[in-house]
Amino acid sequence: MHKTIHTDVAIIGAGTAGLYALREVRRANKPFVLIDKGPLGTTCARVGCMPSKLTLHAGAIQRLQQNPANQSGTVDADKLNNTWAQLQAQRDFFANKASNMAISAAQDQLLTGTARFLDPTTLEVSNNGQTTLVHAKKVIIANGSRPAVPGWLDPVLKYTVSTDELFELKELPSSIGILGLGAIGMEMGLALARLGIKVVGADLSPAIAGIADPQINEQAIARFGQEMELWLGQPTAVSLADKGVLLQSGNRQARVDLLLAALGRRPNLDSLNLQEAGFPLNEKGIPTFNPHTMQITGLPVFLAGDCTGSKTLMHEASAEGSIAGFNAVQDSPVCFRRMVSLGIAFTDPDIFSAGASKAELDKHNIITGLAEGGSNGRARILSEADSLLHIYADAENGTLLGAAGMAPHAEHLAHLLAWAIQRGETAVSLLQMPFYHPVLEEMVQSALQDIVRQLPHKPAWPFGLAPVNHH
Ligand SMILES: Cc1cc2nc3c(=O)[nH]c(=O)nc-3n(C[C@H](O)[C@H](O)[C@H](O)COP(=O)(O)OP(=O)(O)OC[C@H]3O[C@@H](n4cnc5c(N)ncnc54)[C@H](O)[C@@H]3O)c2cc1C
Ligand SMILES: NC(=O)c1ccc[n+]([C@@H]2O[C@H](COP(=O)([O-])OP(=O)(O)OC[C@H]3O[C@@H](n4cnc5c(N)ncnc54)[C@H](O)[C@@H]3O)[C@@H](O)[C@H]2O)c1
Repeated sequence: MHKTIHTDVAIIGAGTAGLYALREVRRANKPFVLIDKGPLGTTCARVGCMPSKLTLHAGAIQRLQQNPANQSGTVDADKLNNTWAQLQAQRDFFANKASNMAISAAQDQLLTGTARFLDPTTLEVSNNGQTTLVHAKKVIIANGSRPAVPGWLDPVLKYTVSTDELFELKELPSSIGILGLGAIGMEMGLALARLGIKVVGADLSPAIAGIADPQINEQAIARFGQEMELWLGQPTAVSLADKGVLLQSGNRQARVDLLLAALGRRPNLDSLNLQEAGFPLNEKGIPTFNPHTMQITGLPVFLAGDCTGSKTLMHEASAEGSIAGFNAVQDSPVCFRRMVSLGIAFTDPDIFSAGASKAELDKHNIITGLAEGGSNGRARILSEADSLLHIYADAENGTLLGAAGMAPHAEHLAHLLAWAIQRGETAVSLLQMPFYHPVLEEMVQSALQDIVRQLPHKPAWPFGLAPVNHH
């Protein structure tokens, strides 16, 4: 027999997007149900942002402590597994916190089970043979994404993990192959290499970490290729080897104990029975929706987070969850402005992009401002002379459009530049801000000056100055 629930808002997914949506629904005091199949704790805290950054931090400490006399490449397995166990305990703190947040926010409106649509406002939620029917006035789909593990990995599946399993391993291997060198492949590859594990990374693309600017990509490959093998721009074949996997690409080959599939993530929408339930889907199986309201075209249903298949980042999931949750309790949805793009890979030195990428801009209408670490005093002191910054600006008026770079702690430069781009700053206006010395921010100053020098109409006064009565 079915249990039936009637409510105002049903939220599918208690991840980041679902919890931000729930906050808005609770603020409006509307009846709701929060559905999750489990485990609770969010992708970000359990198997995403937090454990990956914890591993990077452990790797950074290990690198600092490395005894230069011990260059044999041998790993102290006990020490490594002890570090790994500590890191997992820290991860559990974050995951438990997120899980408790879901439980305390939803209380007895938390429904454990797997949801699928029968029609756009009716859900069937199954849990161990028990079924609950949920009739909701509005539905928010926030059911996340999962790692892509393509069929051609089947022969080596026994030795393959995704990030869903990696952080649950009891022991780390001595060597690991990483297929896919996007943000996950590069962060985890470098973190594990710094912990003393032999890492072979391979990507079909000639770019690492999704870098769209060829010069920055070249610089990043030269830097990170010193820490892990990078096989780029060619397919890699996998086959079973003695207690592990054989990787082959062109004339290179390597045997590794374990393989990490870091080949991108797929939206979980395919498990929701959307087509049969009458949703309008595009060729990728994603419902057409308005990114400013998060509403699916013509339906009282909203999307939020990784399940949208675009900009699969924590801060986008939280913004989309808030928009979806807010609009689910309005009579008519409000169109919200979206933030400029911001992406940071914590590779140390970090790789970032803010605003439009080079690939998205028309090269005839932009000026690129360049700053090199070799000309920045602080970067040289930090032995980071290979740092590189590009700022892209409108060729006519110097309005900042995008930026990309590799630099130590570039998470901070990335924020400054994303904020400036979103505020509509120009190279001239941003130069009027104070710049200390000697700091990495002087690379921003140099790149901005480089833009101003290339502008068709340059200000008459010195860089960074404007007369008191000038607007
Ligand atoms: C290794 C890694 C590192 C990352 N690092 C960063 C980073 O440094 N910075 C950053 O901004 N982003 C990072 N991300 C991305 C970030 O983690 C995600 O964008 C974010 O967690 C997505 O949140 P979400 O709410 O959309 O999905 P999730 O948190 O995955 O939530 C989805 C929920 O839906 C539930 N669910 C799924 N299907 C159903 C169903 N049919 N019925 C009921 N419940 C269901 C799941 O159980 C889950 O709880 C990283 C991701 C990974 C994998
Ligand atoms: N610091 C961060 O913000 C951070 C860190 C990790 C993950 N993330 C998020 O998680 C998402 C997923 O990360 P990801 O790195 O798995 O995905 P991704 O899409 O960024 O990278 C996947 C990589 O796999 C490569 N690839 C595809 N098919 C291949 C094949 N057959 N052989 C070899 N390589 C192949 C692609 O060229 C690409 O470089 C990211 O898009 C990002 O949004 C963010």
